[in-house]
Amino acid sequence: MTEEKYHYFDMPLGELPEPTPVSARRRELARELAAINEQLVRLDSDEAALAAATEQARALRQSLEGFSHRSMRDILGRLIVGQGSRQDALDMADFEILSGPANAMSPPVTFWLDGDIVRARATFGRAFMGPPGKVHGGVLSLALDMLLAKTQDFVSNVGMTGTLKVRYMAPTPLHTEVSFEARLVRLEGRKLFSEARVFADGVQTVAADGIWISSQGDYRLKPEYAHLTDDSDVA
Ligand SMILES: CCCCCCCCCCCCCC(=O)SCCNC(=O)CCNC(=O)[C@H](O)C(C)(C)COP(=O)(O)OP(=O)(O)OC[C@H]1O[C@@H](n2cnc3c(N)ncnc32)[C@H](O)[C@@H]1OP(=O)(O)O
Repeated sequence: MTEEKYHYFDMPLGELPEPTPVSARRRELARELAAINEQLVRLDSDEAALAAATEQARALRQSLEGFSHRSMRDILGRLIVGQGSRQDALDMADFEILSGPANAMSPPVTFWLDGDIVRARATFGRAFMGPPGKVHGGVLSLALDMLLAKTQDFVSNVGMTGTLKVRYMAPTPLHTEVSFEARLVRLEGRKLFSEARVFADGVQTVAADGIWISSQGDYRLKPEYAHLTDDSDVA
């Protein structure tokens, strides 16, 4: 059986194929590291316990430094010409800062498409605190940047964030499931306009809108999303 090949422009942003055994282990390690970081916040332990834990962490870091890194240039090169392996596809999204399960910094935020809506959910712990007991606004902005970027799954191009406007309407609590939703509003040449909302405990806490700029010419809707025209109502 020949291995399935992955093409960069066919990959939904922030979504991942089934993990390879190596990816599953990377995720497992990253989740342990994230849990350690969460545990460390205001940890009320004595100095000796912290010194012992630091030695263990140092030994772990040194053992990992014995390995090199897979080349992003090579991975992207294969994916761009439709010759990416499953491991290549996984390596593109597994380490995304907020959504990658193999990134120890991520909660992680999970993204998916629900018809014409982009959705995400996450529970943010102590390490993501801004105001006491609340999620840092910058973290929510980052999540919204990724969420709105994913409205590019509806079009044939991928671009960069040009403008992101965020309105914080109410504090977003830690340790509570937060849900996100976004929709494509309209396309205008190389510009893609989208908007998003954030909810926690049934209350809208944030509203955002953004403009993405394509580097590959005008944005075009994929045929299966041709109904998302200017006057469509997908809210
Ligand atoms: C789920 C998810 C997650 C996963 C994520 C996966 C990764 C996905 C990738 C996402 C990564 C993660 C996200 C990130 O971190 S992306 C990183 C953050 N963004 C950047 O670094 C972008 C930096 N800026 C630039 O590179 C250039 O300024 C760009 C490319 C944006 C435009 O320079 P360019 O020379 O190409 O454009 P132009 O001057 O010919 O203008 C063309 C048209 O656009 C209009 N315009 C221009 N600028 C802006 C603006 N700022 N807002 C609104 N509109 C703007 C302009 O008026 C004109 O319109 P019109 O006059 O024709 O009507």
